[in-house]
Amino acid sequence: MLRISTRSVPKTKISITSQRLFSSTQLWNAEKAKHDVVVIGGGPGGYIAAIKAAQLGYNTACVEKRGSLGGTCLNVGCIPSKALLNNSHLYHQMKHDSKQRGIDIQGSVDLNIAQFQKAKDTIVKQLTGGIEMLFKKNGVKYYKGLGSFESETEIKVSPVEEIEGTVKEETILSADNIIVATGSEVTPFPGITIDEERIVSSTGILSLKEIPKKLAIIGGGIIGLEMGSVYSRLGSEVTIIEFQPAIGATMDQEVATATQKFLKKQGFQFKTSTKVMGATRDGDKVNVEVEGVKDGKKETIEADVLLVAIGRRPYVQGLNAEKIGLDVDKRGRLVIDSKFQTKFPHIKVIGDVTFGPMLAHKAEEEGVAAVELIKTGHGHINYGNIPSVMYSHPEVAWVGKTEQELKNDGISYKIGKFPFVANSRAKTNMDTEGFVKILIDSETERLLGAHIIGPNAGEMIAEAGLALEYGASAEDIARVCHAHPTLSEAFKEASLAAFNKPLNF
Ligand SMILES: Cc1cc2nc3c(=O)[nH]c(=O)nc-3n(C[C@H](O)[C@H](O)[C@H](O)COP(=O)(O)OP(=O)(O)OC[C@H]3O[C@@H](n4cnc5c(N)ncnc54)[C@H](O)[C@@H]3O)c2cc1C
Ligand SMILES: NC(=O)c1ccc[n+]([C@@H]2O[C@H](COP(=O)([O-])OP(=O)(O)OC[C@H]3O[C@@H](n4cnc5c(N)ncnc54)[C@H](O)[C@@H]3O)[C@@H](O)[C@H]2O)c1
Repeated sequence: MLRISTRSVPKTKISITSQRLFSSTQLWNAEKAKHDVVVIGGGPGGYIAAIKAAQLGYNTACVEKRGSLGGTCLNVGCIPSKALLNNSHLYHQMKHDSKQRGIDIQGSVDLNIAQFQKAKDTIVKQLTGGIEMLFKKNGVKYYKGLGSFESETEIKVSPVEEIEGTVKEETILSADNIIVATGSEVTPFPGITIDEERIVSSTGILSLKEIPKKLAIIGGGIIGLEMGSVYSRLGSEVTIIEFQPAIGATMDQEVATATQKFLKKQGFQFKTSTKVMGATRDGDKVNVEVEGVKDGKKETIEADVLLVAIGRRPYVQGLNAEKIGLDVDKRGRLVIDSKFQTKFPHIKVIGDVTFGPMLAHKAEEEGVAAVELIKTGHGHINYGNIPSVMYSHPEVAWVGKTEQELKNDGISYKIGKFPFVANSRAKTNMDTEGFVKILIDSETERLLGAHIIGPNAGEMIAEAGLALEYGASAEDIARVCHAHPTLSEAFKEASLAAFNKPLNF
């Protein structure tokens, strides 16, 4: 076992120890490895924390066991799913939406699934490789291996055979500060075996080799609806099986209803208030047994592929957190206080493995704040202002409070709404589905929440985030000059509608 422990040992002693243990190259490595901060996990939370720590002058290391950086998000999450969403949208438009725009396509528009997948894989490779370059540029030491707690101040890095460039032997790193960012994994459905071929998770669905004629999806959350969108555009008959009476998990209810309506128009079938009793593979088919929550009606749904997307759970396997007694709650999350601290102030936890929404940008913000806390004792995140985006078409995006939350909190509010059908840019684009809905405080007229279904909603929600952060009122937003013709004029008009009258509707 290689032991690199420079924290509490005086400098002169280090080189004596080092000379005894290392060859000349190893000695160079050992002396470089004076880690003020060790980050476990190289996802959006971990890699951003590592870069920020290095930028603030800390000698930083990041331990990642996957073989590539970027975590779930870049390897099997946000990035590959958005590549498939974008290209399936393009394909669908060329096939079904070009004629009315005056574009005649000679011959057929065909899907080359191998190239479709390759395009996605290339983007993933470029972006994950990009992080490795950023590590080099910022001087972050990257250890490819499994990180686990050896003690409160020591992390053991163990080789992972399958990955190229893994550490050659078990290595102990000591650190003044440790940031755990080990992320999350797919929540399994009890009794249903994922084979990533016919019964797939969010990982398997990203790499199907053929388009299923029938795709059944358990879970009408973000993954179910995004991946359902991809395959529906490519020709699959998509059935969403959702336990709750509505889809869209945490969306504003009015928006969730509108979302279900437009997806239905695109061909989705919905079985809400439906319980899955089990699913079995029968050759190239999957039989999904379901039962109505209210009426107990039993049914078998036959599919070529079944996607299980009922959520994600924190991932701490192999971390050996129990060795130092880190607290874990009932849902498997590592317990922290408002400063990301565990019971050991120098061990912080960020991202999916702890509290809060499981979103890449939330993990990133926490990475920065945690490092700033180490440096200055201050670091802040406004958890009331974390945007969510569903990358369907039209997109659905929201930030701040939903109507149901305001009602529950007893806050008096006013609504401003503006439909894209009255927005000139949406008209020119022949893409007018959806609306902007903003919620403001009845008395102060401050923005409380924004909910958008429409083209580019995911980009537009940033304006709402900024307004929310600076405590803007609806009038403040409406008095800002918005370029014409742009989709964001719909946001201005919804703000006008909230306290006065829209001008274009
Ligand atoms: C299909 C899909 C689509 C998604 N789309 C979006 C989206 O569009 N927008 C969005 O905001 N979010 C999206 N998400 C969620 C997003 O991926 C996560 O919220 C985000 O990746 C969390 O970042 P993280 O750093 O906390 O954890 P992760 O990204 O999970 O990274 C943790 C890393 O730690 C490594 N690790 C774990 N344990 C150890 C250990 N002991 N030693 C060394 N390394 C270890 C893992 O290998 C992993 O690479 C999506 C998720 C999925 C599954
Ligand atoms: N665009 C994005 O930001 C994006 C995209 C994909 C994933 N993600 C993140 O990944 C995480 C996981 O996504 P997800 O879609 O798996 O989870 P989710 O929590 O968004 O949705 C899961 C859905 O499954 C339903 N469900 C749970 N148990 C069920 C059961 N037994 N039978 C039928 N339905 C059941 C839930 O009611 C819910 O609607 C989310 O936290 C999400 O934030 C984000």
